[in-house]
Amino acid sequence: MNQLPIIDISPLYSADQNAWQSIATQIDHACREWGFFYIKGHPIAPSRIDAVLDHAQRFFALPAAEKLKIDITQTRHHRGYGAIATEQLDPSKPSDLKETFDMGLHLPADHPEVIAEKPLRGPNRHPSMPGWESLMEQHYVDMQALAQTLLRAMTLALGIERDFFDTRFNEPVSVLRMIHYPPRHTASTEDQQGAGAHTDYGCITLLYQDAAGGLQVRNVQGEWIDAPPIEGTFVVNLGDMMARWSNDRYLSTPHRVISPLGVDRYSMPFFAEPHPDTPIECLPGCQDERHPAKYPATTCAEFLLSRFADTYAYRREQEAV
Ligand SMILES: O=C(O)CCC(=O)C(=O)O
Ligand SMILES: [Fe+2]
Repeated sequence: MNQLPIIDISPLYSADQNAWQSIATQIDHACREWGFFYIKGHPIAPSRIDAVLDHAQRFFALPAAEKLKIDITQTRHHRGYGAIATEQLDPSKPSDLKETFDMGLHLPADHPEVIAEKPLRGPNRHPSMPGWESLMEQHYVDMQALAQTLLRAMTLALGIERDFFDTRFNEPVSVLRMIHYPPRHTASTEDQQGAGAHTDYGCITLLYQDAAGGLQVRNVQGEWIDAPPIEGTFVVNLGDMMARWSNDRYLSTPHRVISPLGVDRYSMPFFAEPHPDTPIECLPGCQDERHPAKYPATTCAEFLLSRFADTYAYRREQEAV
């Protein structure tokens, strides 16, 4: 097994309701065997990707002092710019050789959950670049809609109501992230990595990657295989919440990024995560006497915060105060 499946999801956008079953079956196989697949035939226009990528490149090229005006480590709700080595995805390696911009659902200061100081809730912190905010806010909405279309297709194989995820994604904590990986200058891939080996935390991740390459996925035999860039696609992978919901029927698969040699790399993952209070517990159809629930029940926010505390020193320091 060394080739990730590629699924054409365009039938999900046709009037033919029978098409859903066939796409759902393909997604189900990919989720069970890989926890990773590519999608093509999605509705995000190439011109949108180009515009977002162009803005991301210009943002990361700004002087450090400018980027640090929206330093993520100065927030409690995890929005803004993360400088190189802010995150350490693999605790056995040095911190990651990448810089990031994170945004979520913009909640204004007078939103009840912001007034109540609920974790991960609050306003976005955008750089003051012309056109940035409206572009990114629209892209967030469109990526959320794409994620929910895929999740709706997954309900068919998981045997749950068609709107199971839709009802849980009201005011989600989903994150849209831009990443810049500076080039590595040594031949070794064993020291500092672009993104250390990890599993994602949420339900599903939709990843745009540019042409540089470097994403690797661990297959069920434990071998690292390349997930090369394929134009016009997103790489889709499941996160730990989906593994928990499905009792590991769907895999949350380790992956990593080896920094490219001599070139910069840009990627943009969208992490689809439900409302913070959503219970994450084994679905009824995914357990029986022979397969009891493997994981204790948790909530979306509780789970995310514990994972952030594992990988971000700044979050541990905030918790210690
Ligand atoms: O940049 C990539 O290709 C993958 C990034 C990733 O796995 C993550 O941010 O969770
Ligand atoms: Fe990841």
